[in-house]
Amino acid sequence: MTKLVLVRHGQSQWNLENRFTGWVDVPLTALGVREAKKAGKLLTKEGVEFDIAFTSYQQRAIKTLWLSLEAMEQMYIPVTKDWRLNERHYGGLTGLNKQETREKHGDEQVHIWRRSFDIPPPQIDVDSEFHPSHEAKYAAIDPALLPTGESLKITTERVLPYFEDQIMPFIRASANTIISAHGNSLRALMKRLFDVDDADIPGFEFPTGNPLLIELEDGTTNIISARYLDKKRAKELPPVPKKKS
Ligand SMILES: O=C(O)[C@H](O)COP(=O)(O)O
Repeated sequence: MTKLVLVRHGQSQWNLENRFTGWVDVPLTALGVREAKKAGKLLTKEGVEFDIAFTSYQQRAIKTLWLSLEAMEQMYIPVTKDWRLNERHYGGLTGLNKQETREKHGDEQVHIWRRSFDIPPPQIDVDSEFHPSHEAKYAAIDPALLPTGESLKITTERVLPYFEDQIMPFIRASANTIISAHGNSLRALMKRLFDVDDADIPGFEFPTGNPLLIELEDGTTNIISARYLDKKRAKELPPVPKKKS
């Protein structure tokens, strides 16, 4: 049996301030730090020994991974960071307060921007301080690939090829794997692993800093079991799909 853990970063400063965050590199709050450490303690209780870790280019996910691995005394494992595990890019909404945006554009429009599968937010202006081309860490990436406002569908189209090419070879080789990422990049992975329809996937929420432990049949992505380790803060999971073969 192979173990795959998906963990959303602990609470970030802009989760706390209720602002559209996306690619902005905000830090964890004190609560977020506690959630990340607790994630590590919960994983220790389960006795999971990881072989490899993956995370995004964003400090809230990186630090959540570090703090969890530290709590597990497993900081020695290889960690790969890749921008394709970043949060969905929130385009022109980046930095805005979610409640104020509802008051300005209406609940329905904001719900469409946040929870439709394929409707992207307005694109971010190149002059915005939040445009990814202004960040040194993205300088080596082909500018044509850098997102400027993504729907969940577009996010899925960058996360899943990365998952198949770079992560699946390890899972196929039965490596216990932890992926520390973001609400929407993890939704993309949940969609693939649980085989969730386009219309249903936006309805699933990842709680912050709460590891989702998925047990897989060796060499496959057939799910044997899946559960959040912090039961009190667990959210609903999609049904486990039938085994493929
Ligand atoms: O980027 C953000 O603002 C959050 O991490 C996820 O936002 P959402 O809950 O609106 O998808």
